[in-house]
Amino acid sequence: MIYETAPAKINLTLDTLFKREDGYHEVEMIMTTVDLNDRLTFESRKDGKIVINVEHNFVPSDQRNLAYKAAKLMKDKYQIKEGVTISLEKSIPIAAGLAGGSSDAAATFRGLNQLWEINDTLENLSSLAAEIGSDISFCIYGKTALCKGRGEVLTHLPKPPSAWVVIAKPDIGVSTPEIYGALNLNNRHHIPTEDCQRALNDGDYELLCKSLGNSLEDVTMGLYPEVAKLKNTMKNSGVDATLMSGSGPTVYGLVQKERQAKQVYNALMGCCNEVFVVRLLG
Ligand SMILES: C[C@](O)(CO)[C@H](O)COP(=O)(O)OP(=O)(O)OC[C@H]1O[C@@H](n2ccc(N)nc2=O)[C@H](O)[C@@H]1O
Ligand SMILES: Nc1ncnc2c1ncn2[C@@H]1O[C@H](COP(=O)(O)OP(=O)(O)OP(=O)(O)O)[C@@H](O)[C@H]1O
Repeated sequence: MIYETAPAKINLTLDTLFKREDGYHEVEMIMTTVDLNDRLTFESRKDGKIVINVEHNFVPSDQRNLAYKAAKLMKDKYQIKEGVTISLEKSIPIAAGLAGGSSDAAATFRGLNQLWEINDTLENLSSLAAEIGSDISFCIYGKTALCKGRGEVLTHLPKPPSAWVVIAKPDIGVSTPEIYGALNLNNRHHIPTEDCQRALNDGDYELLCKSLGNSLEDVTMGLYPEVAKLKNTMKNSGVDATLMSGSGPTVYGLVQKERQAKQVYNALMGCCNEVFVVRLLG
C-alpha cells in the first residue's frame, strides 16, 4: 500500500494577462502550499479496475473524480494492466480555490508512479498532468512556484518566510469557469509578481504582505458579496495581509504569531463554518 498527502495551495499573487485562442486565460501567479492536507492510499487490484472510495456528499467517486482521471491517464499512458483502489480522505474544502481536487490528482500521479513502479520523473508527471487540469502541474511538486501559461509552466521559487495562515471559506461553492467567464480583461486589476518574487528571494515578510494580489478577487466579490464581507472581517481582525485564493471563495490572512492566529480564528468562527489555522509549507 502507498500513502500520499495532498496539501492545499494558496495564491500569493494571480494576474490574468489575456484570453488565448484555446479559451484559457494566460496567467502569471505565485502559488505556495499550506499544511491542510487530504490523505490518499493506493492499493493494487488484479482486475484492472480503478475504484475510488470517498465519503463526501459533494465529491464524486466515479470518472468525474480528478483522482480517477489521473489514474486513467497513467494507466493508458504507461500501458498498465493492474488496477487500483484509491481511498480518499478529504480535509480540504470543496470548490474553494484551494486546488483540493487538483492536489488529489497530483498525489495520484505520484502514488501510482510508485505503486505501478513506473518511476518517471516529476517533470514528466507534471507535463502529463496538464492534460487534465491547469493547477495539477504545480501540485505535482507543491512547494512554491511562479506559474505561467495557463498555470502549467513552472519556475520554482524559494519558500516564503514562516507564517501562520488563517483560512476561511464562506458557505458557498464557486466554479472556476464561472469566474473566468465573468472576467472583463479591459477592466481588471493588473497584479505585478516582481515584488512577491523579491520578498521570497529576500525572505522579507513585510514585503510579502504588501505584494499579495489577485485579479480575480473583484470578479468573485462582484458576484458573491459575502466574499468581500469576509475579507473585511479578516482585515479588521488583525491580520498582516489578506487575500482571496484562486477563483475563491476562500479568503486567507497571514500573521506571524500563533496567539494572533487564534485571535483571528475566534473572530471568524462566527461568520463561516470552515475556518482553519495552518502554517505555510512552501
Ligand atoms: C483559479 C486557479 O485555481 C488559480 O490557481 C486556476 O487558474 C484554475 O485552475 P484549474 O481549476 O486547474 O482549472 P482547469 O480545470 O484547467 O480549467 C477550468 C476552467 O477554468 C478556466 N480557466 C482555467 C485556467 C486558466 N488559466 N484560464 C481559464 O480560463 C477555463 O474556463 C477552464 O475550462
Ligand atoms: N478529488 C476531488 N476532490 C474534490 N472535488 C472533486 C474531486 N474530483 C472532482 N471534484 C469536483 O471538482 C469540483 C471542484 O472541486 P475542487 O475542490 O477541486 O475546486 P477548487 O478548490 O476550486 O479547485 P481549483 O482551486 O483548482 O479551481 C467539485 O465540485 C467536485 O465535484
